[in-house]
Amino acid sequence: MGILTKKIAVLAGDGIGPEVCQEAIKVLNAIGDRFGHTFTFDHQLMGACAIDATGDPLPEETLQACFEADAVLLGAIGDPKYDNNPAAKVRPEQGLLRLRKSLGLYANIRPVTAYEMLIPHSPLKNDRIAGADMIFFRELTGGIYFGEKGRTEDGAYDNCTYSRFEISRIAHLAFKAAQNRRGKLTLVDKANVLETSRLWREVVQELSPSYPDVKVDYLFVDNAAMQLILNPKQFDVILTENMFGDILSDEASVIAGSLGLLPSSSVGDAVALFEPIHGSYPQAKGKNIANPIATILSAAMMLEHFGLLQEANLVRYAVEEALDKKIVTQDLASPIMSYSTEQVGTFVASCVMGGVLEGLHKENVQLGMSTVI
Ligand SMILES: NC(=O)C1=CN([C@@H]2O[C@H](COP(=O)(O)OP(=O)(O)OC[C@H]3O[C@@H](n4cnc5c(N)ncnc54)[C@H](O)[C@@H]3O)[C@@H](O)[C@H]2O)C=CC1
Ligand SMILES: CC(C)CC(=O)C(=O)O
Ligand SMILES: [Mg+2]
Repeated sequence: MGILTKKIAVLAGDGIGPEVCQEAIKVLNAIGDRFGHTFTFDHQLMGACAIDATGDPLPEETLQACFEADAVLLGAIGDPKYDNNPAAKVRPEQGLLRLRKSLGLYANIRPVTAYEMLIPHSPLKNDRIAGADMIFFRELTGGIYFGEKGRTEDGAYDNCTYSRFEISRIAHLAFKAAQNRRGKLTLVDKANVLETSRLWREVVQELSPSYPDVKVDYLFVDNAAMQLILNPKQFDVILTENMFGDILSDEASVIAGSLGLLPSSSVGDAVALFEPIHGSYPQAKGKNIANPIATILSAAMMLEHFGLLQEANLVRYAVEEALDKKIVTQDLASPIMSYSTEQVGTFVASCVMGGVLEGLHKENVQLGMSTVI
């Protein structure tokens, strides 16, 4: 891959979003300096900050900037003034959902790894999580988050619908990912109760013979929530619908060590988007304490998406170095032994600049498993 010029739309959003995005941009600039690539950043409003400025959580200008970009980097959106006001008609999250739908981002890919150096600090039994390494394929533009919703005289409803097409297009991606990994796909659903889940099972069963090298198993979501903690090593690729994937991947972050560690990519019809799996963590806003690693690793997924594999692995290697040397925020260390958001980002960027002391081609970077599909 030669020298690239890429335009990145940055939707930093609310809460800690701007702080973690700033550190990911620092790291992308370090990659640019080291390898000669040019990354330009087009900052746009989305979420509560966009409502404050324009009345709309996803202004037209923001959406247009995303369509014109080579990739989108998203921080997080959300603000307690909406979380605590169920009557609010305009909400930050509507912007995020509309963005996902408008960009056709139907597959949200969330890798989860138990990092060796963090295992001793885990609240989970160390031998249960050592070696755990899975990847979620979460459907992102259908299901209950997008169904018709409303109030009745004395109640409320949220409809959940899925089409065969919506299920099969992400199922194909998940099967292909399983072929490039350990050859196992687990469909998580609630097919004992939900008609949509029975359709998911039917479609996956129909596709399965086309992927004879992939072993498929099926788990009900309640059991899956328990199995994730009991025996996470059984999972390779987890395919699931929108809401189940949202919930289970936050749960799985405990295996990694913190919600502040898990990155994601969202892919589909148009431009791809990269964001940490966490939200706007409003309690930490402006305190310089949030973990920027999830966003930095999302930037690594973006580099991989651009075909810059060596660059992506260098970022992951630099993150490993930070974890190894305990240059970590307070979610991973006691407050007196911890570093700030900015210090962690600066350390990772400096490791990138130094080619992590020129060990550029280190094999088997633990965080470096390919997520390209
Ligand atoms: N993609 C997005 O933009 C998302 C937005 N949200 C929104 O975020 C707001 C807050 O929601 P919560 O349920 O509190 O979820 P959250 O993910 O913001 O935070 C939950 C907890 O996870 C930990 N955490 C999250 N990010 C962290 C980081 N970078 N470093 C260290 N610890 C971290 C903190 O202990 C925090 O209290 C809400 O308005 C919600 O709607 C929630 C999830 C995703
Ligand atoms: C705020 C939600 C719409 C999104 C969410 O929780 C997520 O994508 O993880
Ligand atoms: Mg979530």
